[in-house]
Amino acid sequence: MKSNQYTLISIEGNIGSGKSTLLKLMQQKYPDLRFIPEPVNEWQCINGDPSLNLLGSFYEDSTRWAYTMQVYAFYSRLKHWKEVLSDPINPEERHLILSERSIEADKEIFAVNGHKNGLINKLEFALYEKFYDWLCEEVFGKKIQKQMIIYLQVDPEVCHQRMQKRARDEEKNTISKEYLTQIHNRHEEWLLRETHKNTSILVLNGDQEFETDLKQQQQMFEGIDNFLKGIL
Ligand SMILES: Nc1ncnc2c1ncn2[C@@H]1O[C@H](COP(=O)(O)OP(=O)(O)OP(=O)(O)O)[C@@H](O)[C@H]1O
Repeated sequence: MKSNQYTLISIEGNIGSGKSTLLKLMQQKYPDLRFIPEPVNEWQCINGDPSLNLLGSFYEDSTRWAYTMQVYAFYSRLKHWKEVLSDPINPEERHLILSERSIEADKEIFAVNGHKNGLINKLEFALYEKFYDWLCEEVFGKKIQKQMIIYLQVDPEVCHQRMQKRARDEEKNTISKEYLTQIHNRHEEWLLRETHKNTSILVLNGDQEFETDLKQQQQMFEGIDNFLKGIL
C-alpha cells in the first residue's frame, strides 16, 4: 500500500441496528484501527447550545429540515475525516480507519431517501450533489486505497424495539416503523443490489442480541476476522 493511502472500513445499518455496539466491540478487538465516531452529539447541540437541536428539528418537521440536516451531517462528518486524513501517517502505523457510517451512507441512505420521498426537492438534491462531489474529491482525492463495508442487516421490527429501549429523546415518538422500513430498504438497495467500485461488503445478520451474548459475538467475529484477513 502507498504510504499516504488508507483503507476505510465502515459499519452500515439501520437506525437502532446496533452499529455503535459493534463499533465498541471492534475497537476492543482491533485497538490499532483509527476510529471515527458518528457526530450525533453535534447534531443535537449546535455550538454547544441545546436549544439548537438539529436532529430534534429534523424529526419534528422533516420537510422543513431535511435539506439542512443533510448539509450539516455532511459538513460534520467531513470535518472529522479531514482532521484524520490531514494527520501525517507514521510509516509504522496501519492505514486503517474504522467509522460508524460513511460519508457515502449519508448520501446514499438519507439524502436519496429524503429525495425519493419528496422531503428534499429536486433543486436541493442537485445543490447537495454539487458540493458533495466537489468536497469529497477535495478531502479524499487519491487517499483511499480501498473501502470495506460491514453491513449489519437487521429486521426493521427489531430495530424499532432496540430504538424504543434506548429511547433517544428526539427519536422516541417520531421515528415510525414505516421510516425504519424505508431506511432498511435503502440499505438493501445500495449495498446488495447496486454496483460498487473498489469496495468489498460483508453482510452480518444482527437480529439476535449480541451486546451481551458471547456466543453470538464470537460467531460475528468469525465473519469479521475472515473479512479483514489480509489487511490486519
Ligand atoms: N445523514 C443523515 N440524515 C438524517 N438523519 C441522520 C443522518 N445520519 C444519521 N441520522 C440520524 O441520526 C441518528 C443516529 O443515527 P444512526 O443510525 O447512524 O446511529 P444509531 O441510531 O445510534 O445506530 P445504532 O443503534 O445502530 O448504534 C438517527 O436518528 C439517524 O436517523
